[in-house]
This record gives sequence, structure tokens and C-alpha cells, in this order.
Amino acid sequence: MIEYRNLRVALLGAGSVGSQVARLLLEQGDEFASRVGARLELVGIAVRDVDAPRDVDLPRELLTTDASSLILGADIVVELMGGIEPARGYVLEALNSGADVITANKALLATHGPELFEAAEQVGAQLYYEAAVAGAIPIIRPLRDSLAGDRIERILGIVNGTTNFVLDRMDVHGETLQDALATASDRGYAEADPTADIGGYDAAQKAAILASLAFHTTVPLDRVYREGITGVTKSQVDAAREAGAVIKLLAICERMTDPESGEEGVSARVYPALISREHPLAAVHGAHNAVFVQAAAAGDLMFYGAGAGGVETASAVLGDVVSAARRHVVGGPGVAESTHADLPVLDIGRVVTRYQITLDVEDQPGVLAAVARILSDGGVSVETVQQSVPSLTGPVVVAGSAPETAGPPGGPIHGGGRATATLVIGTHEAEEAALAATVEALAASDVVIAISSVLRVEGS
Ligand SMILES: NC(=O)c1ccc[n+]([C@@H]2O[C@H](COP(=O)([O-])OP(=O)(O)OC[C@H]3O[C@@H](n4cnc5c(N)ncnc54)[C@H](O)[C@@H]3O)[C@@H](O)[C@H]2O)c1
Ligand SMILES: N[C@@H](CCO)C(=O)O
Ligand code: NA
Repeated sequence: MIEYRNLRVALLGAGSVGSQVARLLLEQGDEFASRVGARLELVGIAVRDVDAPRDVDLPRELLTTDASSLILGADIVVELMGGIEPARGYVLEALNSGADVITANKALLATHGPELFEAAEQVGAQLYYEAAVAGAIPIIRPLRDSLAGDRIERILGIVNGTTNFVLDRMDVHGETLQDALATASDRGYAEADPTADIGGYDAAQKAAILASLAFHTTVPLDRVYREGITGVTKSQVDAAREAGAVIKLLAICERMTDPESGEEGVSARVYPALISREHPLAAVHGAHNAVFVQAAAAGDLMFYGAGAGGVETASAVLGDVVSAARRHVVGGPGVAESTHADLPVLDIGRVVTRYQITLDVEDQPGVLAAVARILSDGGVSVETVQQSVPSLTGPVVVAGSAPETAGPPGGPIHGGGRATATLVIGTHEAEEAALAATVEALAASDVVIAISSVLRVEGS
């Protein structure tokens, strides 16, 4: 029998993910020892209450409420408490003591990443976070290592399981957003406060992490443009389906040229967008996640699987534990954060995208020409126009809530009660600022009765 040296692993938090990590470490000790070349000794688990009931039976002698003592003397610290404090303090304590840290904490990384990476670099410790984005799906390591020789151009990610589940239920089962969200919460996909999911905050944290990694640039969370799915209506979902498209909440990280300065920059943004049903991301159903990566040499790649779940996420955490442990065995410098490119993060107004605008107009001669003029005055070129059979309607009532951000997309903008026709306008690519201003101009026009939907179109 091989005599392995021990590596001391401290676990902070024994919730959905932490309890599974502890169970797997304890159950598969021999296997991990063979893979690593050292025994991963779980020396303790920091919990809030050692007597609290748990789904997974954990040895009582490993439980402690004294996280700081546990951290001292550990070789590897696994932070699975979530939240900013005290997680941030514990991660810093661990790194400053020279321990490698594994975390799944996207909120912490998106807000304090540079501070933590700096602390790690100071002492030559490692900070791994595969589970922080898209749960079990390997995406951090592929971006950092496998694609290190390529140039990432764009990432389109479905990185929040709850919102994908909700939009999918609205599409496939015709459920309301509220009913679908209640089911997502019952199934444990949603955050404790589901505003983090449906408001796009969780996806924005993941976008900040992905963009920083992909573009070798620090992308602060407050530079990620964010819209959630609260304004998405059943009629938008139905209309998308009829048009061969689907609405997905996308995290988009893009390398781009500032149209004004001509300088290279990056954009990170989260919003619900229309994508064609032919796009690989359209096939991502339920609470699954997928990250579609476009790289200069590799072309299009898609990473797909479970973006959440205790045992699924534990897989990603344990992969990081094994990587960190192997470095303890074989030595070497490990990985450092890469931010050398230091590209500017461009405002949403500079982003180039396409809009689909649905409007009710007066059914009179010259109206189409007037609408076309507003678009052309705004510098927006029209790709497609569809007009429904005119009908005599009462006051225009549009399902859904008002847009959460000032200006488009969203709907409705204003209403009335006249003979109307409905126009669905698909634009060519244009700068977001021009598109948004054009929608405002349409809303202000006398010939437009109401703008019932404005959605961005992505994925082509
Ligand atoms: N659950 C998932 O599907 C999933 C997926 C990806 C990433 N994550 C991330 O993994 C981390 C853990 O998530 P989770 O779902 O296991 O959360 P959880 O709420 O189930 O577990 C967190 C545990 O940490 C404990 N805790 C909190 N503060 C503590 C403290 N000061 N001292 C000791 N214990 C403390 C809590 O009591 C709880 O048991 C989070 O950062 C989360 O964002 C979770
Ligand atoms: N609430 C998150 C959990 C995983 O980060 C989601 O729905 O994707
Ligand atoms: Na992952």
C-alpha cells in the first residue's frame, strides 16, 4: 500500500454544495489519493450551528463554528458559505496564510475578485473558482487553459438556470412568469431572494467573471449592463415562437471596436434577447446552462450541462480541489490572474445589436412611410417589416410590466383606441444608442399608437 502524505482540506459551509463536497471527499478518499498523489484529509467543516439538521450525515467531530482556527494550518480551504462577508474575510485569511482557496462564490468574485487575486499572488497561493460560473459545466478552466492560445471574440451564455427555466416554461407550457418562478423556487434552482435571478444580477456577476477571464481585463460588476426578465410578456414569448425564435436571458461578453474612437474595447451585458430556434442556445431547456464561445481560431464551441444543483456543483469544486492538491504535490508556479490587456469596458450605448420593434400604428395611408422616415432619420436601417391584417380595436392593452430601465427595450410606450395595424420591424445592426433613440422617436410620433414590444436580436 502506498504511503501518501496528507494535504489538509478545510471546508467553510455545509449547505447544498458544501455537504456534497464533504460527502464525496470522505467517501472517495482512496480514489482521490491515487489521483492526486496525496491524501486529501478533510480536517474540519465550519458551520453556523453544529446541531442543525442536515440532508447529508456528516461526522460530528468535523463540525466547528470556529472558521478562523480551521483555516490556520489548512493547505486548501474550500469556501462554500456564499455571500460577501464573512466569506471575503475568511478567503483573505486563508490566502494570506498561504493556503490555496477554492470557491463557488460568484458574488464575492464579481465584487472583490481583484483584491483576492492580488492577495493570492502576494503569497503564491492559488484561487480556483470553476463552480462560480455555470455550476458543473467546465468553462473557467477551458477559458483559462484550453483556449489560452486563442483569441476569444464573443461569449453568449445562458448562465442562470432559474430564468432559463422560467422562460422555457412560458414558451413550452404557456405558464405565466410568476407561476414558473414559483416552480423554480420549489425545485431549489432560485436564489434565496429570486430577484437575484429574475433581475439578472446573478447572470451579471457571472458575465463579469467570464469577461474578465476571456479578455484578460478586469471587468467590474458595475460596468456590466443588466436587464432582467421581469418585463418579458407572454405575448412576446408567443410572438417569438410564431416567428421561429425564442427569448433567452443572455450574458454577452464581446470584444468590440468603439464606433467613435476606433479603439478596441469589451462589452459585458445581460438582457433577454430573441435568438433563432436554429441557434444551439435555443435547445437549452429547463434549468440547464450553456456557454457558447466564439474564438478566432477554434470557431464556435458550446459548453452545456447542469448550471446548478448541490452534487453537480460539487463536481466542479472537487475538480478544483484536485488541481490545487496536485500542485502541492508536484510544485510549480500555478496560475495567476491575467489582466494584461486592460481593455476599456464600453458603455451599452456603444454596443452594436439589432432590435425587433412591434408597434401599433394608425391604419392610414402614409403611415408606413412615416415610420420608415423616423427609422432612417435615426440612422437605423430596416431589414424586415411585417404588417398584420388591420383591425378595429378598443384601447390597446398590452400584457406585461413597464420596462425596468429608462428607454427601450420594453413596452408599451403609449396607448389609445383607434383603427390600427400592427407592424413588426426587424432592424439591421446599429449602435444601441441610435436604436434606443429611434424607439423614443417612434413612441413620440403621432402615427404610432403604442409600442408593444422591443427586443434585441442576438446570435447571428
Ligand atoms: N447551489 C448551487 O446550485 C450553486 C451553484 C453554483 C454556485 N453556488 C455557490 O456555492 C456557494 C454555496 O451555495 P449553496 O447553494 O451550498 O448555499 P447554501 O445556502 O445551501 O449553503 C451555505 C451554507 O453556508 C453556511 N454559512 C453561511 N455563513 C456561514 C458562516 N459565517 N459560518 C459557517 N457557515 C456559514 C450556511 O449556514 C449554509 O449551510 C454560494 O457561493 C453559491 O453562490 C451554488
Ligand atoms: N440561482 C442560480 C444558481 C446557480 O448559480 C441559477 O438559477 O442559476
Ligand atoms: Na463551471
